[in-house]
Amino acid sequence: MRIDVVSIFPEYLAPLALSLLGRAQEDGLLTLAVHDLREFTFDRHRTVDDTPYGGGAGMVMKAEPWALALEAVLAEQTGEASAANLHDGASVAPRRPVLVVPSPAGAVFTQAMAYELAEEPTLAFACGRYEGIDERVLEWASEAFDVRPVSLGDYVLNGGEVAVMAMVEAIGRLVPGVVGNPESLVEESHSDGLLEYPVYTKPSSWRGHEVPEVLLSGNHGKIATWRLEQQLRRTAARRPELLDGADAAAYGKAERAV
Ligand SMILES: O=C(OCc1ccccc1)c1cn[nH]c1
Repeated sequence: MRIDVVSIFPEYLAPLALSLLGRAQEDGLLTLAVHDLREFTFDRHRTVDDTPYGGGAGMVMKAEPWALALEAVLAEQTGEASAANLHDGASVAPRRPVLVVPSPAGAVFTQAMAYELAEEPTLAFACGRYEGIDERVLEWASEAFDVRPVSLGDYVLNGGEVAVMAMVEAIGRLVPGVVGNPESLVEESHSDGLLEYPVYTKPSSWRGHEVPEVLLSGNHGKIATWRLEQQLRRTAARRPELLDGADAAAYGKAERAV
């Protein structure tokens, strides 16, 4: 998968080149290209923002630098994609590459969305700052891109970079080969619509706190049942809204566990 990120703070994305995602880049599983929006300005002050029409506090990101940056991203992605197509000789239907725009006004990012986006051959991310990007950029971009406004949650950040870090990690780890043991991707929170059960490791007695007996019993049936019960209890206590979607999966698991 090729990932392009456009930001006025490209150095913000540097940590993505480390650890898990770093090795995936070395292994050629992930390509990460970060673009500085200011490279697409041509005035002396490299201006990327201006005052909002209609008044109001703050500044809005200008459209033209974004259009030039996104055209450059498209050229690089298309170049790579068409090279891939030439190699495979495949005659693929023209797909619009996905452009994710982190925004408090977006659809909420979920594990399901992470799985869906992990299937894409390329992803582009537009990091907004200030009060946001001129809306006409999203309109204009939707001809060449499948534009996806996405929110991490109901809070406001100063810019999209932190949201992109979180999404690239959530998506990147699902790309086949990136995580050593795919098994570790199955038993995790939200993969079955329930929160994860509590985990413990040595020593079994620690500062007067004991590991639940069942986990030391070696009875895998009872352990699986206990874990599912813990998932249901935690989800009911902390995220009750998840239960309506998950009960089918949960009861399905319960059937298999007992
Ligand atoms: O603040 C966010 O995105 C950055 C952003 C984008 C546009 C203008 C200001 C800030 C955000 C909050 N939840 N999910 C994303």
